[in-house]
Amino acid sequence: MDTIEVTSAIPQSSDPVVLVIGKWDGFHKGHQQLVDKAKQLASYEERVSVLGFAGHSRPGCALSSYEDRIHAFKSAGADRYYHMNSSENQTIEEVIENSIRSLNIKRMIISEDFHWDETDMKHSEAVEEAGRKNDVPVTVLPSATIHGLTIQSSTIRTLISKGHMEAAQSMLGRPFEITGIVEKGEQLGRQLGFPTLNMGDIQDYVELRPGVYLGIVDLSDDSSYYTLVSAGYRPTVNGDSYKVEAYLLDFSGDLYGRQVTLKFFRHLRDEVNFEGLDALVEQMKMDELEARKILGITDTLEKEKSNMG
Ligand SMILES: Cc1cc2nc3c(=O)[nH]c(=O)nc-3n(C[C@H](O)[C@H](O)[C@H](O)COP(=O)(O)O)c2cc1C
Ligand SMILES: Nc1ncnc2c1ncn2[C@@H]1O[C@H](COP(=O)(O)OP(=O)(O)OP(=O)(O)O)[C@@H](O)[C@H]1O
Repeated sequence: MDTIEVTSAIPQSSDPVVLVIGKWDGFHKGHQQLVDKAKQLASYEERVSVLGFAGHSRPGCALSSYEDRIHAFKSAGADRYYHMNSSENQTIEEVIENSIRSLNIKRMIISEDFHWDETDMKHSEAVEEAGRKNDVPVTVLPSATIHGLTIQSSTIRTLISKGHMEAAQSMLGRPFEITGIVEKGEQLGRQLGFPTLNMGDIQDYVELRPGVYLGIVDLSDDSSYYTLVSAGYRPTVNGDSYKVEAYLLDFSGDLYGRQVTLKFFRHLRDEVNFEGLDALVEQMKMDELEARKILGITDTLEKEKSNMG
């Protein structure tokens, strides 16, 4: 998949394209449907091109990073991504007119609830109108829903900030995940018997409800480990800022500087302000037991050991 960074005008191209328009934060099930529809409607020689925009989600509120989105488009089978870097001061009509002038668009696809800005306007109608004026057919897809709720990035952000990870997962079509680089901390974790990798470079992502989570960590060498995650302010140790740290079950090794992806399955409990470190460690041991019980890891290990002899 090609990625084209657009700073002023979209570079001219005569390749016939089906253009899918959206904001794409989180690449949830509704987003996936749009790209699937484009692939279905594109003829053999038409390329599926995605149009997306920088600067539309506030820092600290995103479901996905720029790299996450590129990865999602690639996996979904898009051929090209146009990333518009300076479209904030344009109207959606201007963006579409400019795209039609620069590209050989055979069809445009957009979701019914596409919002260009914070107003309640249905901007899909503006795209339909621009299509009519320029003889480009527009397919408007109805919003995807789950349990009567429209699947949209803002709802998923709210679910995550309340710790409803299963509901968020049902809308995303996969667990919510963040990717970052392992940073050095104060080396307190290992003294407590619970070394925790500290996730760095995650400031763009939405904050989770402070608490303890069950998840999986994917390491950059393709191995994965179940993990307990603490996301929050760590009141027991007078933490002053939001941090995400993960204690990997049955892992030992050095992860500093590695890129890792953390997937969240379930919120297990809220963060507690313990009287001291002993009480915190006791609770961490119980968290680990609970995690192993949920995952069936103790059973599996016992069986493996007895099989080995
Ligand atoms: C499974 C687990 C549960 C945790 N629960 C709490 C908690 O309830 N309250 C709290 O203040 N910190 C909690 N923490 C965070 C610990 O305070 C932190 O990992 C430890 O102090 C090391 O922190 P450091 O990264 O600041 O050195 C938890 C961490 C883990 C791994
Ligand atoms: N099971 C494990 N889970 C997480 N990290 C582990 C594990 N085993 C070894 N490590 C390594 O130990 C580091 C964490 O150790 P420790 O928590 O003592 O130090 P730290 O990086 O200063 O973090 P913290 O600030 O949380 O104390 C990780 O970054 C990783 O390199």
